[in-house]
Order: sequence, then C-alpha cells, then structure tokens
Amino acid sequence: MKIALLGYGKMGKTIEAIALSRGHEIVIKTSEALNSEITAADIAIDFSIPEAAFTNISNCINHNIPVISGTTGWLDNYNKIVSLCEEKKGAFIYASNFSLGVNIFFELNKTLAKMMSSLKDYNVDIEEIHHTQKLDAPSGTAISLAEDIIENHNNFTSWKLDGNKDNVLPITAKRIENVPGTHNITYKSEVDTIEINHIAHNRQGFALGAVIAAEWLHGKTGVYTMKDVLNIG
Ligand SMILES: NC(=O)C1=CN([C@@H]2O[C@H](COP(=O)(O)OP(=O)(O)OC[C@H]3O[C@@H](n4cnc5c(N)ncnc54)[C@H](OP(=O)(O)O)[C@@H]3O)[C@@H](O)[C@H]2O)C=CC1
Ligand SMILES: O=C(O)C1=N[C@H](C(=O)O)C[C@H](O)C1
Repeated sequence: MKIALLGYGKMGKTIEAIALSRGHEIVIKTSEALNSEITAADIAIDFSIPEAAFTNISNCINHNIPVISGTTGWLDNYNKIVSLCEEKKGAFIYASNFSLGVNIFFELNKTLAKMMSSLKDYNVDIEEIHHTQKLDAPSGTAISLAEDIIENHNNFTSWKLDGNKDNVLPITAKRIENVPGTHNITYKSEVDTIEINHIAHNRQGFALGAVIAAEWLHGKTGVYTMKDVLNIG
C-alpha cells in the first residue's frame, strides 16, 4: 500500500520502519496539516498531536482516503468523525492503543472488573506512566481502561485524574523520562492486593498494530476498532 504518515515524530518514524519491512511504500511523511495532497496515498496513518488529529482525519475522509488514528487527547470530537465517515462512506479506525498486548490487557481488565464488582472491600485505581514529552494526561489507554471498569464494575459512575471521591475511579499519571507506556490496575483491600499491568518495552508493538490495522482497513468502508481487527474478546 501507499501510506501517508500524518505526524512524523516518534511513532511516525517507528511506523515507517515497520511498514517498509512489510513491503509498503511511504508516499507522504509530514508534521503539518495536508489537504488534497493526501490523495497520493492509499491509506493514511495519523499519529500527530491532540489539536491536529480532528482536522487530519476529516481531511482524509473528505478525500476518500481510509484513515487510522492513534493520536490521543482529541476524543471530544470522535462522534463528529463517526458521522462524517458514515456520511461520506469512508473508512476509519481509532485506537487509544494499537498493541496486541494492550488489547489483550483490555479484555483482562473487563473480566477482572466484573469479578471484583461485588467485593466492596477493595479500592480500585489506575496508574499510567509515560515519557516526559507526552502532551496529554491521563493517557488515552488509561481512559479506555477506566471506561471499561466503569461499564463492568457497579461502583463507579465516572473517572477523574487524581480523584478521591466515592464512585469516582481515580487515575494517576506519572511522567518519567524514556518510559514508552506502563499501565497498572490495582485492587487493594486491608488483607491483600490484586494488580494487573501492561508494560511496553518500546514503541514497536504500537506501530506494528497500527500497520496491521491499516492493512485490514484497506478496501473496507465503515468505522471499526481494534477488536474488529484482532478478532479478540
Ligand atoms: N494509539 C497508540 O497505540 C499510540 C498512540 N500514541 C499517540 O500518538 C501521538 C503521537 O505520539 P508520538 O509520536 O510519541 O509524538 P511526537 O511528539 O513524537 O510526534 C508527533 C508529531 O506530530 C507532528 N505534528 C504537529 N502538528 C501536526 C499536524 N498538524 N499534522 C501532522 N503532524 C503534526 C509533530 O511535529 P512538531 O514536532 O513539529 O510539532 C510531531 O512530529 C500522541 O497523541 C500519542 O499519545 C503514541 C503511541 C501509541
Ligand atoms: O504518548 C504515548 O507515548 C502513548 N500514548 C498512548 C496513550 O495515550 O495511551 C498509547 C501508549 O501508551 C503510548
């Protein structure tokens, strides 16, 4: 496939290497907004910044270019993209985390939340740790994990960064140099602790997942998630 990389930072460069190794061609790599130039590509992969993602994705859909987005921190506008994609019969996948490991972790998190739902002695919290250049907090992955706990555990109605109220699931965000992405979910009582975590050792897993998603989306129309791509859960 001819791929456009919208955002040529840490993720854009990692995706480039993996896409080339799988026989794809990179026809555009940019760190600026593009418009009709995008039509040189078969598919676009957006890993940019929160303020740019909505425009980048809209431009692709308006030019009938299927688009994958891994950019976090723009989801207030997600439903607008879904509507645009339906209207234009476009193709779109967003994932807060494209790695296979995290998508398995998402399923474990839902199962654990269901099992813990009636056990009132346990306090739950989510901790995410990322590198110091990260622009958003909490991470998109932590938000996905929180939403899945809220849906599957009957104690919570919302989440909050550094929250400490009943029925509000607390998320803690730490920034430490060079950490690619760590997510810990802890259930703690007086007598014991149950913890599950996912620790990315590098960015390869995110990038491979994004390229696999692009290969899967090419030739389809509609709005999908990584659950559709990986057929898990
Ligand atoms: N879903 C997933 O699996 C993952 C998601 N992410 C997310 O991906 C995003 C990018 O992460 P990362 O690569 O680490 O960040 P980087 O800061 O390394 O890269 C972002 C790039 O986007 C560029 N950019 C700025 N404005 C635009 C624009 N209008 N159009 C296109 N590109 C633009 C920046 O350029 P400049 O530096 O010149 O401003 C920069 O090169 C983040 O939102 C992050 O949370 C990260 C890893 C995995
Ligand atoms: O910015 C990052 O680096 C990451 N962002 C994503 C997120 O916000 O969840 C995914 C991954 O954890 C790395």
